[in-house]
Amino acid sequence: MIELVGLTKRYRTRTAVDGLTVTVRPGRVTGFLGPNGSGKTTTMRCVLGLTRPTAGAATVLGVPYAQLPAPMRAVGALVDPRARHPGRTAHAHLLALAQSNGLPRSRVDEVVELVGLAAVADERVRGFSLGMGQRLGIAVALLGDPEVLLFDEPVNGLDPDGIRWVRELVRDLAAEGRTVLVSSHLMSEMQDTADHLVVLGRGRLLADVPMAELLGADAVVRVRTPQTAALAAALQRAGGRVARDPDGTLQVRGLDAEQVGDVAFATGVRLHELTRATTSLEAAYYALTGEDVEYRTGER
Ligand SMILES: Nc1ncnc2c1ncn2[C@@H]1O[C@H](COP(=O)(O)OP(=O)(O)OP(=O)(O)O)[C@@H](O)[C@H]1O
Repeated sequence: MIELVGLTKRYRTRTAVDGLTVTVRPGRVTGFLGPNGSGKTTTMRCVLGLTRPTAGAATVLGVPYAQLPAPMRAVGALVDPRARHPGRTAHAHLLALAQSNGLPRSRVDEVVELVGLAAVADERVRGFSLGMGQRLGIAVALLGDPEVLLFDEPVNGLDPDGIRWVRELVRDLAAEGRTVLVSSHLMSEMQDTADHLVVLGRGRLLADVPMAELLGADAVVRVRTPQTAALAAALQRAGGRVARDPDGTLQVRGLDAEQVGDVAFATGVRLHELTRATTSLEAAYYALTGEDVEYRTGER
């Protein structure tokens, strides 16, 4: 569990994180979203004791990071994958970390295998591609077999196979009961990975919601019938909000597809189409963050 209470970080001229209160719970993947500069990395750095909050607190498993008796066994993080010695091999990098953190040597081979770097473990990190570097960063995060994991943009630089691998990994880690916080700019990827979302805008909390709730909030059922007026009236009586497209299709909000079908049946109306139009996370995200983008590209 990660708890943020009134977490605030001010730099000289700007407030990167502004009174953030959130609990990131175990057993599910929590997606961490927000436009560039909204404070995600700063928040993660505060959780990891790398940045000192100006006010408020961040705790991991009930204590500030600095008070964890064996930090690597409690928290694993991929925050800055470039932070490593380029002249070392992947294996040597991991071994040095394992030794300085009292972790068994055997764990190095385990994580190397787990992240798919076995074939290149004895090569120098200097020559690693972005994707290999990400895998090594993930290996570091997993080294202490921690209960809490923070991944900042873990799929950055990965090919589609790598992206799928990260998705399955984070889902497995959460299914094992761990706390998993993942930031990403790839909305479709996040939609497939996260169970819950924490969304920031300009350092403030915009949403702390289950994915299903966010996507369901604006769900639309499309329905087409030759008896448009009769169906629209019946759907409104049943509590639906009904809009009519120029081609006669009805867009219904506030009722699910089953309810729309039942109303049509009860009204004796024939249907030619009944579709549940799912909202994409991307659409829901833009609706949420529209006002809070710090850097906006020019109008086109
Ligand atoms: N060391 C620093 N000194 C001054 N300002 C900083 C520092 N670190 C971050 N900031 C500022 O704080 C704000 C939040 O940055 P942060 O990197 O946490 O955002 P982010 O949500 O992770 O962004 P991105 O999606 O681009 O990675 C930004 O305006 C950034 O310029």
